[in-house]
Amino acid sequence: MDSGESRYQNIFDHNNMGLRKDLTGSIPDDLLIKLPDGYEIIGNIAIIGIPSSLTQYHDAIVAALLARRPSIHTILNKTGSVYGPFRTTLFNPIFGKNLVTEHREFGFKYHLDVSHVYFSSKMGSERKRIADLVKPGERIFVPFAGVGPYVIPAAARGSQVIAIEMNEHACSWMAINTIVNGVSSQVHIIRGDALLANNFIRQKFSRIIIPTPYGLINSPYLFLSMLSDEGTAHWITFSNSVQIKEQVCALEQGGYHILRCRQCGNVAPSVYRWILDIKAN
Ligand SMILES: C[S@@+](CC[C@H](N)C(=O)[O-])C[C@H]1O[C@@H](n2cnc3c(N)ncnc32)[C@H](O)[C@@H]1O
Repeated sequence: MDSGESRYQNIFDHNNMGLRKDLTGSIPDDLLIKLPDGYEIIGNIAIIGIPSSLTQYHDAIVAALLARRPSIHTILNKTGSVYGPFRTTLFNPIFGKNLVTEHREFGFKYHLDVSHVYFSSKMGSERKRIADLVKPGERIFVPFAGVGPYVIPAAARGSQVIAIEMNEHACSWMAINTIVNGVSSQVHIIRGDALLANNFIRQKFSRIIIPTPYGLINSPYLFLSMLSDEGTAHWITFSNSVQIKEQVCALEQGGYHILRCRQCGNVAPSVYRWILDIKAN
């Protein structure tokens, strides 16, 4: 693992804001206001959603991003939202074309191809918070595991992890990432449908981390039955403010304790990402 400041590269990174100010004078004000002020950094790739009315200013935007982050090798313009079962995104490269990168997060390294898998750098702090709760010897289950950003930090705490992921590219990158981060012997990767996990996994887990894909399921019950007595689940879900209250109420009426319910980003008008820590008993 790395030491030093690069370990603490983080996502809710306010350094990734303020692009508009940098471009003042290069793009007319009435158009500049349409440019998102922020962008996402995954490894050496910058991702931004540039409206079509700003197409003629791509070169200026590229120059501004490179001035901020000289290590960037590729800049991608998001041409659609996250879509399909694998939750991938359509991009149009406006600088460079290498879509493979190594993203560093709190000392862990994630290798991935951003066009083949889902990865968001915005959840790094929550991933660290959850990993910090893991005790050596825990048995952990991660459905919808992606390239392993919840799996690897948990395994590095001395737990055994079963990870399920449907996208074969994500499974391959996750396998590489377990090796790169020295936890391959603690992680069992299953390529398959996590919604069927109850049919083929019989054991109980002390911790289940459920990074639900947007729009797939709006209930954690499928997985909560796999929690051991006194186990904890971390449910990442998408709801509006009314729905989340109803979901919390339903869980409490079902005998679960909600240890924490935190809003963590806005993904659509009035739709938020929530992280709930749920205790079985
Ligand atoms: C929101 S992403 C989360 C990925 C990863 N946990 C992360 O936070 O970067 C959801 C992931 O679930 C996978 N997926 C979607 N439906 C699935 C299913 N039924 N069974 C297993 N994996 C699934 C997608 O391929 C995607 O990698």
